[in-house]
Amino acid sequence: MSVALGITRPLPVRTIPIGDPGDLLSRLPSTAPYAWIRNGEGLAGWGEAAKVTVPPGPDRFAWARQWLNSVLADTHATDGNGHRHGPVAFGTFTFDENSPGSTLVVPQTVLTRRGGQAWLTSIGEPTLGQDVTPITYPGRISYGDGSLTAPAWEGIVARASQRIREGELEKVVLARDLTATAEHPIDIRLLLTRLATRYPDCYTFSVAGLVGATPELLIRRAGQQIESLVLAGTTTRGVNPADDVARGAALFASAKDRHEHECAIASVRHALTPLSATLDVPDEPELLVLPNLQHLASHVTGTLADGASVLDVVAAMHPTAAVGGTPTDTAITLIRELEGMDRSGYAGPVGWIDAHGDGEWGIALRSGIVHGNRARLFAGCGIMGDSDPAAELAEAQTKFRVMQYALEG
Ligand SMILES: C=C(O[C@H]1C=CC=C(C(=O)O)[C@@H]1O)C(=O)O
Repeated sequence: MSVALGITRPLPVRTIPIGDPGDLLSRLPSTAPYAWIRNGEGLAGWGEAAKVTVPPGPDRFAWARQWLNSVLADTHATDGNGHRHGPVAFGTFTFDENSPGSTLVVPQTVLTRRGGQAWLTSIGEPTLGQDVTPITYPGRISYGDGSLTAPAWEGIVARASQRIREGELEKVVLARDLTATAEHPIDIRLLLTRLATRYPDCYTFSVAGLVGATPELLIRRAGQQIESLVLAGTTTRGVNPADDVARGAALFASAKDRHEHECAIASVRHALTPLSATLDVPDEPELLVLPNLQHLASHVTGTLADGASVLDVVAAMHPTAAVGGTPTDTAITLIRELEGMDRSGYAGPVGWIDAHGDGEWGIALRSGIVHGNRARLFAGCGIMGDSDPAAELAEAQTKFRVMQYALEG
């Protein structure tokens, strides 16, 4: 199942400091680019030294951890300045543990920029600047419904709200998909460049065909320190500054959105408490203002109690109630029953891990799966007992626009 392309273990890894590489995305080849970028910093990778498809099932994170241990073992190093180096694996896990497609990849070359410094990590010979062809454009894009039409999706929102009012559960996040077909093959680097430019504060990612710009940080681990940005509760941007502020204030005062956010916070607290020596969860959310939307946001920080890797923490947290619901199991059952689609990597964990167990994983929102000249786009909303189906549909449409912009400019 695992492929290590002609490379013996331990991996012959070398990290060297380099001068300013410029825009990390401009170094990517068109084939299988890997990226995790925020505000110009992060990682860009290419080539595949090792790659694996993780078998679906409840043990998938444990399986992934074992695979990573065997591939990344004995390959890490720290330089004299305290920076940790070595190979990294990028990963995408499907939302539903029973869905196929979770993938881990150790790129052959990774360009890292952190704190204004840059490094090149390579397994075998470095390939900086090779195979970098000009970005190509996809031409006209046409859209189609995915598993459900818009009215049918409003119908399942109404049914879910009803089930919540009847007491079966407290919250569920329902998503829908759209298909996009382009005239020409879709160059993932174009999407990444547009996303990173328009949404610099989001995490722009590309892993095994899953591409997007998510505002939601599931977990970052740096040594024993962990942090998470929990999002749930949404409104649009205003048409002018006064309207913007009024909408933000209304979101903050909305009992429905505050409850939706509380569910997400409770799930994160529940998952992190057993793993943490300290955990700081704010009493009140803040407003996160993005170019297209405003969210209720809580920045959670803590210290790990023992040596849990970032993937162990991901395993404990996924799915939070920002993408599943409350209670989790009931919500997942309802999602399977009502959505009529496989979410694939959408709303699943996406990110990277190094040999020290450090890394950053987001929740794959505002994203799509790109293959050739087609893409499948996803967007979802937290549904409560008093949700208005038309308002939830409008919110989902606004969330789709992130990837529609990436495709169309
Ligand atoms: C499920 C999505 O967003 C989640 C994250 C932030 C706000 C959300 C909301 O207000 O519904 C969702 O919980 C999505 O973007 O597809």
